[in-house]
Amino acid sequence: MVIPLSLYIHTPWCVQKCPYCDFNSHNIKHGPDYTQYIEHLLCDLKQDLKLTNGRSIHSIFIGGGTPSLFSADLIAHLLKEIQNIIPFESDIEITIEANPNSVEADRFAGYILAGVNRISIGIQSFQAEKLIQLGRVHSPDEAIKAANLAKELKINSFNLDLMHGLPNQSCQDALLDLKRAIEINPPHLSWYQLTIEPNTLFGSKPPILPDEDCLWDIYQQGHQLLIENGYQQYETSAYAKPGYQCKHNLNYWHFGDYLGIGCGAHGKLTQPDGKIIRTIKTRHPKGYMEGRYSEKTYTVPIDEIPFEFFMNQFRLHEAASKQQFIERTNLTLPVIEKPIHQAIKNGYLTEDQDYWYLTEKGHLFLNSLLELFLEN
Ligand SMILES: C[S@@+](CC[C@H](N)C(=O)[O-])C[C@H]1O[C@@H](n2cnc3c(N)ncnc32)[C@H](O)[C@@H]1O
Ligand SMILES: C[S@@+](CC[C@H](N)C(=O)[O-])C[C@H]1O[C@@H](n2cnc3c(N)ncnc32)[C@H](O)[C@@H]1O
Ligand code: SF4
Repeated sequence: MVIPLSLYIHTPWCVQKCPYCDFNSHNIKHGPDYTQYIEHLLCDLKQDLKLTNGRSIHSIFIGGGTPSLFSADLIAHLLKEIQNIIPFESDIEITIEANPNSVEADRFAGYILAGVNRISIGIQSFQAEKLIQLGRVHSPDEAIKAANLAKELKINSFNLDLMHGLPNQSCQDALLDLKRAIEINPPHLSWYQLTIEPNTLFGSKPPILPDEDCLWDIYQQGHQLLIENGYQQYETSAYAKPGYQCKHNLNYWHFGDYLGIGCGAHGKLTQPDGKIIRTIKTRHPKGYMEGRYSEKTYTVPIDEIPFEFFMNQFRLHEAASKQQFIERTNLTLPVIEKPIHQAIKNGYLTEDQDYWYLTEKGHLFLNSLLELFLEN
């Protein structure tokens, strides 16, 4: 069985850093040279090619930062050159993340001509006051226009990113945001609960967030609303209409392989001898643009592989295939007999001949369950 190979491309710039965000992104005021960056991405890819062993690309995710700061011509050039370096599978999914500012939304049609077939728009909220608190540089009107534009362009799929549990947000406000998103009817909706990350402005000056009861009500009622409107939850924060799950994310969570190019991107590449190589690229654009792409490359120790497999797999709301464990880890089932037995005894898992099933208790005590694979 050939392990699917995805490609993640990181673009490290944004118009303005949002106070909650700890993604690797830098303010554009330092005047990035986008054209030069694309050439570095291509060199970076060529250097990783030896790790791919002749496989084609299953999905591409151009993430950020704000990839929609790049013109459609540059994205077209990037995708064309990538295809000259490595072949694409015929039904490849190509996603670009976009901010809803009008200038960037104007580029959507050009991205589609360039080969992009999935656009992921960072809406966050439809309420002006919330967008200001979140330091966003777009208005609710721009958010609605960008989402409707993606819909009119009739691409394979588009996604809206929405956040909930925002500072001073009531349950009613959060549900109103979700209803507005559902009205647009995107095939895919990512609905994230705001987390306060240590290395951010919110981390150093935490805003007042809704209490636990309110967060629980938002989640319960929002989840119900999504289900009633035909969305299926396939990961904690990922909802999709049937057939519209994101192939790129699924490949990560199924412990597939991926190349990671660009600042701070990471990759996972299984080699013919069964070794799993991880790559980490230089985080800062300065070092990266001087041609120092690689920060670290290492082989995942064999005794950490089961933990890594299950950490990804158990994010998904589906049974875990035993056959896939064997194929993706190059290990045998007896290697994990002890932790699996313990997990079943603790009520975290059930199993049949072909699959393991996470129980409700397993969901609640996911960290304890995963720790069992580290003790092995
Ligand atoms: C790389 S960012 C999105 C790209 C794009 N620059 C944007 O902001 O529209 C991916 C998504 O992660 C979510 N996100 C970022 N920081 C978060 C946080 N601290 N808590 C919850 N969700 C977060 C946001 O919904 C964001 O759209
Ligand atoms: C969480 S998803 C964004 C979801 C988005 N809302 C959507 O459905 O389009 C972003 C994808 O990019 C990948 N990714 C983000 N940062 C990365 C990095 N530094 N290196 C490699 N992959 C990364 C994630 O693992 C994931 O598959
Ligand atoms: S949320 Fe998006 S726009 Fe805001 S800093 Fe993070 S990557 Fe940039």
